[in-house]
Amino acid sequence: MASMSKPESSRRRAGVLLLAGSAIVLMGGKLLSMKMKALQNEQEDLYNRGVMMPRQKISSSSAAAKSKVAVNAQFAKQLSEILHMCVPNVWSKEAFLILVQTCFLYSRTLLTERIASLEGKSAQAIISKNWPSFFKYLTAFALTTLPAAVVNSGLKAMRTIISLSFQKVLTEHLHQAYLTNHVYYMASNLRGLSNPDQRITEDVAKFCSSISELYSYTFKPVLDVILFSRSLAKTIGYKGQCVLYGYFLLSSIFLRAISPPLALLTAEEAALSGNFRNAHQRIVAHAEEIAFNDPPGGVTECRILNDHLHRLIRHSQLSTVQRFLQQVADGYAVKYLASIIGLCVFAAPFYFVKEPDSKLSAEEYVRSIRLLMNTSNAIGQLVLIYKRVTTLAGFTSRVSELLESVKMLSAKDGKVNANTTSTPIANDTLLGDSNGIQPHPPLMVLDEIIKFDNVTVFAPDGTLLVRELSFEVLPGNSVIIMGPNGSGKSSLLRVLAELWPLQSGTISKPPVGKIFYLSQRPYVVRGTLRDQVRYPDLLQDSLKLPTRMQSNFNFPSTLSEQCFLDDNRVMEILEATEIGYLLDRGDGLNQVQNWEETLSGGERQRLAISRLLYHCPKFAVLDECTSAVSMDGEEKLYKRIHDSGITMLSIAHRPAVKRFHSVGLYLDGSQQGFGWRIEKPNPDFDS
Ligand SMILES: Nc1ncnc2c1ncn2[C@@H]1O[C@H](COP(=O)(O)OP(=O)(O)OP(=O)(O)O)[C@@H](O)[C@H]1O
Repeated sequence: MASMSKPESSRRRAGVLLLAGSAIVLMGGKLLSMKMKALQNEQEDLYNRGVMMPRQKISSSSAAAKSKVAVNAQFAKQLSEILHMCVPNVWSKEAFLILVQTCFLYSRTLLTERIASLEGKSAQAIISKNWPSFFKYLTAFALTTLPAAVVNSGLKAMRTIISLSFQKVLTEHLHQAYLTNHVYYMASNLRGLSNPDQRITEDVAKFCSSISELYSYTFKPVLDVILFSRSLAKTIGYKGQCVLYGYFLLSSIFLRAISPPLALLTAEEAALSGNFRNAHQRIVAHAEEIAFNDPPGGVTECRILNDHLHRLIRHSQLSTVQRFLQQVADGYAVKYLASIIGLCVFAAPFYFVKEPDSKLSAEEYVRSIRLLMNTSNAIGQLVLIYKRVTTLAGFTSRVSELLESVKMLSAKDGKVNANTTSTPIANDTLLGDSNGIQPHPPLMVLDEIIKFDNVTVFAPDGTLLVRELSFEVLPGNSVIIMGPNGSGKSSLLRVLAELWPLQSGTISKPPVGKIFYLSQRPYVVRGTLRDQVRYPDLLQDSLKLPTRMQSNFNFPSTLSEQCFLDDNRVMEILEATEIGYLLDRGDGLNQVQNWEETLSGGERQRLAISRLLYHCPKFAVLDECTSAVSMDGEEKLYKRIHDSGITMLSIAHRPAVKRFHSVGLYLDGSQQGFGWRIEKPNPDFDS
């Protein structure tokens, strides 16, 4: 050992360092994958114990989902479907934008080649002290850099423009499908699509940016390699280039083999961040209820939020370290080692050619080195494309899942085929076969009647609620539905409103516009007091709904027409429902407030009744819509509705409102018999 020469000992030291480094990297990787596994097991445990809602369960936690989020045939299919949506045909605006981007990319490669050539010529002119030539090439160089700067910035701008354009197309498509046929209701209440809001607002944007970048980062290096190879062949020949490409092929196989599951990591991170945001949204939505229970409500919510935060941070930290290790390997193999091999390939012909006068001009040297480095760079980018593709696969999977769910739910039209069986049907069956649309149900539109004929109602979990129910609501003959909690009263109305599918029997009802639904928790829109009463009419002009959706409503022709003609009527109605005093609080009908926060429960319900009176439909379906109103107020409101000639199908618990109805439907909540009976509730009422 003592006799070891200096170069030998430093070689040995380098070898030991290299081995130690590799061992640390390998151990670090192993440790991380163990931690990731532990994190996933912990999540599985939470789902199993019911601590986390099943719908929060991230898609990656099951083996089936894992195989879904990867670069495979399914990814290719999903991507091509989404791209077909983004670029519908070759004459579309999006196709034109891609063409412009392609021209920019092509110009950039040509400009790079030209700049390399001018640099070489300038260097040659300096060495040979040919100053006129030098100034000529310098001027040409300066002139070339101008379009180069424009093209470079243009490329970046086009990437963003394409991404925004795709986002617009996809999001508009999603909005249309999501807000048609109650898909938003089914997605969150029945099917359990996790965080649709995050998927629409964030994941779609990330997908679009990712796909637009991928195009630039793939097309440009491919073009560079093709065009530069031809020029490089003049100096280093095709053999040398083959060695270079061979190296990159091997290194890409190696890097792919040691790469962490990036697609899965991306999808998991998106899901965890969606859950975290969702937890915050719940606090905003239920601030008052939480505040009333605080303490310890605040502490409990804080723990829930921190729990989500910690899970997200832990996952992000682990995946960051995994990505860091991966980047070390990528950088070394693709950047530094590739440059070393590039230089060797470049030097090889001169090293092996024995003729002493074999020389390389400065022009050739500078040009070739520049092109070689650009080619190495381009191939390096191609090698690392897999990272972009796998990240894209993560977003593709989330967006595709969303598109599929929305398409499936909107295609089902909110209804399923009725049949005569009364066997309880499981959740999935209730929502229909995911692969196909079932035949249209016998849900008939008749002008003057609401009629249930032999209808059996199941809860989404398959529990039988009411069996073979038959009754009708004729104009002037209001019906009241009564019964204990959980007996299925609201469920009947959900089936009537087509929020839940009709499983069995026939329902007839008037067309949209002649029937109006009011629930126990009235919805207040963001807008003026006038908007609250007119809802949903105000949407027609202010938001420009897709024509397909507009046709479902009897909207007035223009908003301005209504604004001036109807204000007196709106004010009269507010007085009739005893909330006229709201007009004095601010700018009359034009006042804008955070209505959700400022109105009391009873006021919100009175506002909803004002809405009903404003629209004055033939039939009103009222689901405990006056439960927060005082007893005498409730009677007055029912009388007002009755006097307006509106026929009611109401659910109410207080006996005082019975007298405004001609027929009573009593649900007993029992699973033994049919679970319902008809009564005469108001023999004394003089309608
Ligand atoms: N989305 C759902 N998934 C599963 N079960 C549901 C769902 N919605 C309602 N149910 C169940 O269906 C049954 C009937 O509910 P429904 O809301 O129709 O009761 P209700 O008679 O209106 O009660 P209440 O008088 O308390 O309003 C209840 O047991 C309820 O828990």
